[in-house]
Amino acid sequence: MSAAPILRCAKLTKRFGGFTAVRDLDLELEPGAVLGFLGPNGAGKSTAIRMMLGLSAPSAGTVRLFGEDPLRQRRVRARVGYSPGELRLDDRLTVAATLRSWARLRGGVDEAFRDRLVARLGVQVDRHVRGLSTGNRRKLALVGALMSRPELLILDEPTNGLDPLVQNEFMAILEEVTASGTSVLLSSHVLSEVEQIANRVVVIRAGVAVADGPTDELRHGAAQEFRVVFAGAGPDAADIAAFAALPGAVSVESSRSGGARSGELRIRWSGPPGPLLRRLAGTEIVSLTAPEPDLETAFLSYYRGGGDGGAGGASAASAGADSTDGGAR
Ligand SMILES: Nc1ncnc2c1ncn2[C@@H]1O[C@H](COP(=O)(O)OP(=O)(O)OP(=O)(O)O)[C@@H](O)[C@H]1O
Repeated sequence: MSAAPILRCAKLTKRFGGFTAVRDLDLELEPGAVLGFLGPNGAGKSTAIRMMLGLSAPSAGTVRLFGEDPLRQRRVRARVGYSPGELRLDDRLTVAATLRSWARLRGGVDEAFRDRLVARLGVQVDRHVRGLSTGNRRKLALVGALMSRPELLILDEPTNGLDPLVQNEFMAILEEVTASGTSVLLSSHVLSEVEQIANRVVVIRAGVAVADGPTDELRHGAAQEFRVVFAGAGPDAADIAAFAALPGAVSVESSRSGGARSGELRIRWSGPPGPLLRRLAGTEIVSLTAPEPDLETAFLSYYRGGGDGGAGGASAASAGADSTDGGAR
């Protein structure tokens, strides 16, 4: 390890009554890194993020933000730009007044930079917060998180509610700020955007980290799909069973089982493909393709199988009830 991590969680745990929303989470963010924080609805991402910021007290475990405990040393939060998943804005203010009040909390911001962000994201500063659509509230929160050029950005579902053009513009801005050295923790359901920007990914399911590693490694370490088109009548039931029995075969889809065209097999495979290629060497095939696995394919297996982490707990809509969360800053 080189420089000390700017964010470190060790055995971080949050219980709500008898329900454990986050359990023994270990996570590190190195300076300049972009960490994707992925997980299905109710997995515990927002709960973990609020503890990282000192907005909610852990039931067990520790958080160190820039080496400090953010619950005790509240001033470290000023080094973080945060866009919460659930926005709480003061409806009485205009957009411009909201930005001014956040800037004051920061002790001032570079107004030219703020105005560029406002223009690029299409924020209408003269509007009242009260009448803003979900997407426009989100854009305001993103300007708030970015405008002070923080060392660390913590973004909880930042593109939620944004139209595709604004999403693209926001991702372009994010790429620019990360290129200039800003560290990011990006919680998102949108795997393609995580894939575009994150060099490392943590997947959390039911409050527990189920994967943690460099994005490329996780993508390539996961099962990939081979599509084989056979000459002639194609494989019969016995052939299909033989492919399914190969070590490495995760699943086999054919026209019989559905999911593949006649004469084609779709074989989901984990690990080196040698056994599959040796088995195919004895057959007449027309084509063999293996699409580059994307994060979506890679992580579906982590998402599946364990429910949404909410079993026995309150609904995600109640998130935030215990926190001192004050909204975007
Ligand atoms: N204040 C609370 N009281 C009780 N349960 C809570 C509270 N906050 C969160 N939970 C529960 O903890 C679990 C994790 O919620 P959290 O909002 O952290 O998930 P998430 O991964 O951010 O989900 P999403 O992607 O849907 O926003 C959920 O089951 C949620 O209902």
